[in-house]
Amino acid sequence: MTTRINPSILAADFANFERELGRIATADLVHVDIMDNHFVPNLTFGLPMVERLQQVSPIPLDVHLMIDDPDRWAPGYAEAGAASVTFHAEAVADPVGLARRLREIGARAGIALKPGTAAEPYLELLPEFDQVLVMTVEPGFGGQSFMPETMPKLRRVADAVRAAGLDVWLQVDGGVTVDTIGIAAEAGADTFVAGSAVFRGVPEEQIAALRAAASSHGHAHR
Ligand SMILES: O=C(CO)[C@@H](O)[C@H](O)COP(=O)(O)O
Ligand SMILES: [Fe+2]
Repeated sequence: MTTRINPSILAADFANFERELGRIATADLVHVDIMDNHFVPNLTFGLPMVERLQQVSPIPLDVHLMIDDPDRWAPGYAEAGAASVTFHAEAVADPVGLARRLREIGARAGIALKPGTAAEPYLELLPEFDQVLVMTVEPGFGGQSFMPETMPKLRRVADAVRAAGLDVWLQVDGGVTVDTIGIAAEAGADTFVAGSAVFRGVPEEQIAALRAAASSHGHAHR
């Protein structure tokens, strides 16, 4: 199984993003949380910041849009060169249409599900996506506790991906630490977002520890 560790720069030093990106060069992608203070009650940054991060980052960008009206904004992030652009299922009327636009531009298309959002309506759409993000906290803030009650949903998505023979990455985001990452790996996740857990310590060491903890619990079938 491939394990991807995507540190979230939400937990980095906002005054030193270029330096912080250098500290996570051993990670797979850098997770960039875009919040608009409408879809979630918090505000981060937008497209101009991502365009600049794209220019200086040693690793590809994994953009997580926690915004209303992703139809309007998501393609711009793909055009900026983000490797993946993930929008929330709860915020979009035509997820397939938006995913196709993102793929046409050349980005991986992702769909995110809040903890209370069922996966079932989206399972038949899986071929349209490159990744599914199962939120393991309520979106909006870093530093929250992992919600194990989201694992049955992750397992159902993993089963559907496997049954359809698809190469769809399964991502978890929120409260991922060396103590919780194994639970998500065992339930079928292969891509792990971690903010506080990476930046609270020495990022390179934390990334290695998370990778090792995930790999030792990984799903046997994947
Ligand atoms: O999308 C979000 C929060 O809404 C995340 O990407 C957080 O940035 C994860 O932070 P930690 O829970 O790992 O501290
Ligand atoms: Fe995120």
